[in-house]
Amino acid sequence: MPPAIIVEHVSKEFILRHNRAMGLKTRFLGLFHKNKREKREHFLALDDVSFTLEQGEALGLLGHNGSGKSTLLQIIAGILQPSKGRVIANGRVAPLIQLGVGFNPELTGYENIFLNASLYGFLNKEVKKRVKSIIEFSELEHFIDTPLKNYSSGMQMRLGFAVAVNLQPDILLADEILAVGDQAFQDKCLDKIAEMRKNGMSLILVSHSQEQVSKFCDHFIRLERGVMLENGSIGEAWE
Ligand SMILES: Nc1ncnc2c1ncn2[C@@H]1O[C@H](COP(=O)(O)OP(=O)(O)OP(=O)(O)O)[C@@H](O)[C@H]1O
Repeated sequence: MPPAIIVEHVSKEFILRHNRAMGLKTRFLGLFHKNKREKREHFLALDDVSFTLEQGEALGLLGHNGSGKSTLLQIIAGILQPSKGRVIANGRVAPLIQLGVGFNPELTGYENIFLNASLYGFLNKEVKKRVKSIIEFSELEHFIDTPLKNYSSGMQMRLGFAVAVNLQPDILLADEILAVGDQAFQDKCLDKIAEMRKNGMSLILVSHSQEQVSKFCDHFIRLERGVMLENGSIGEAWE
């Protein structure tokens, strides 16, 4: 069986723009002249990261704030392009990345289910078969015909999670998924992930909770300023 995900020498550079503080007069003149005060810096958020995730494996992505975890997940999900290197995914990937990504605030919850699923590569007829269970899992029956812009962040998270897990992806990418939402729903999500893992789903989980990572993952990677410092099994070199 081919690996679920292959990450080959992935680097990502961002351009940071620094605007020095300017007085009102300078700002006003800046409207007519090119702003010469802007400084640009090339910032390497990921530096030559490589790893392989075998099918059915679960990988915990660890690292301090700003170490590049979300950038890496977004590249794996195809939301961002790497500056160098490449990612190969074998199977359907469902990214649970940031609130609102893959949703349209003007559309209703119901319409967003179809929009979101189409971004994962699911056909409308496949979604129709599962829409009932998606709505049921989200516990948003009452609000499903309301525009998403009127949802709280917890409600948006519920809908995103319900779509991702009920479409039975081969690979789930989860970035701090459980930072939003109430305890009961969090537990339900964790149970669902555990069940999907038993059925062979691969997982990449970004979490600051060591407990969560050791519960769900067999491997971990630690990033530090965009560099992969450690790549090991949970258990060894873990504590
Ligand atoms: N679009 C962008 N433009 C410029 N810099 C960015 C962009 N996205 C991320 N960065 C920078 O890249 C670095 C890595 O960010 P990233 O969000 O991947 O870190 P993280 O490990 O997920 O952090 P956290 O734990 O806080 O979520 C940070 O320094 C961040 O400021």
